[in-house]
Amino acid sequence: MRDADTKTEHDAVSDGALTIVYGAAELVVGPDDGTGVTVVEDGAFAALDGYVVAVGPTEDVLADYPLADADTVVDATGKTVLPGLVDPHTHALFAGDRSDEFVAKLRGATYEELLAQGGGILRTVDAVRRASDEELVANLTEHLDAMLEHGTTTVEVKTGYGLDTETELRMLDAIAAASGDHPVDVVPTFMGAHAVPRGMDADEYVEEVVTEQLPAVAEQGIAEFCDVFCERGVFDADQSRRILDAGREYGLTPKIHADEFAAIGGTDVASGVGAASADHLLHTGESGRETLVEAGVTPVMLPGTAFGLGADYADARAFLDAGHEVALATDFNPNCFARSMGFVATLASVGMRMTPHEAIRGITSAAANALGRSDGTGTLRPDSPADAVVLDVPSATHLSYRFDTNTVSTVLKSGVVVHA
Ligand SMILES: N=CN[C@@H](CCC(=O)O)C(=O)O
Ligand SMILES: [Zn+2]
Repeated sequence: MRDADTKTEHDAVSDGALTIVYGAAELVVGPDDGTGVTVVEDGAFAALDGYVVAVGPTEDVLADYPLADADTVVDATGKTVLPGLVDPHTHALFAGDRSDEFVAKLRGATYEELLAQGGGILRTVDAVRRASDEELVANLTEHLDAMLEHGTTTVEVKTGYGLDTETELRMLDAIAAASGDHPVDVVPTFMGAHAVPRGMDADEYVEEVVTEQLPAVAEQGIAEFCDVFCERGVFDADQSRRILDAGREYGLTPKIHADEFAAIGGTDVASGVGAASADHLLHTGESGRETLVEAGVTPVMLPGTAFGLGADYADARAFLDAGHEVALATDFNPNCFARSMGFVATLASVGMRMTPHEAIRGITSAAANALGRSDGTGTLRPDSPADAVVLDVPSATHLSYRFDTNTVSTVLKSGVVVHA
């Protein structure tokens, strides 16, 4: 962290729009040297033209950036300021309703059984194929609005409910359209390999993904990442590797769903293809952990999924106790109806024994790493994007501690108040 009086490159345009957030009981700046975050008491930050130019004690920041000069002022007295939350794993674009499967699972059906019987993802595929473009955009917009209200300023959204070239491209178009002018930054991921469509076997479908879908997705030019569901009964390690290698050839950075129900080699695939992240990891053991860590793959934990499935949580502590990064995400999808990263922080603490500060790092800077963002997203350091969330709570610990209501009072994106 630089001192409040240290000038940044953005001071060069000092006639731009000045935003000041001040008086925070606690302000989280970014990761500390361990596994937590650095906190400033009575903290403030100033931003010019959407980028942080100063952060530190309120007195120091206001000495350089007087409130009288500001275009936008947020009084955060008694509140807590965090970097804007980053959700690096969602399936937030879908149609239809699978609440009946929630009930079926309560009665003993498993996620894998429902999928094998043509339910689960395949039912959502039917609904998405039937939905109009307008409906898809409206559905995603509604979810982006809810995420923003809960403090998310950057979110990854996957395809994977099309499972044919035409619908996968429609999904990417809908993601681009919904993100359009929306304040939340949306990171699009192509996940044609989310399930094997009815009437095909996995090898046939992998061939289609590689030879037909990926070239079309690359030509369309919207997707940034390529993901695959590497799982028992879905895509095996060789099929997953083939898809992610091919995606890389087309300029898409690999990601992988690994070890959700069984460890079938997804962590080896992740390290071999240089994935940005490996996600789920409910069944990852020590060797899989070491494989990921050595390859620099960010582990993404999705405690909402374990919570919803009634499954054991991932072993976040094993990564953290060895000093490694752990990112967190909602995994928002029809099987995990969770759009609040605050709730994810609570589950990470209660279910995976992550401290509230570790959880905050997981939903900010670590999550930005999982998305390959190295521009300061997920931090409030000088030169970072001025994305911030003001919580109506007296300390950062309260984000995990409180789980009955949404504590977000104000959200800023690029220095502009976008929710209050
Ligand atoms: N497990 C695979 N994909 C999603 C679930 C998608 C769905 O069930 O619709 C996940 O990450 O949890
Ligand atoms: Zn997923």
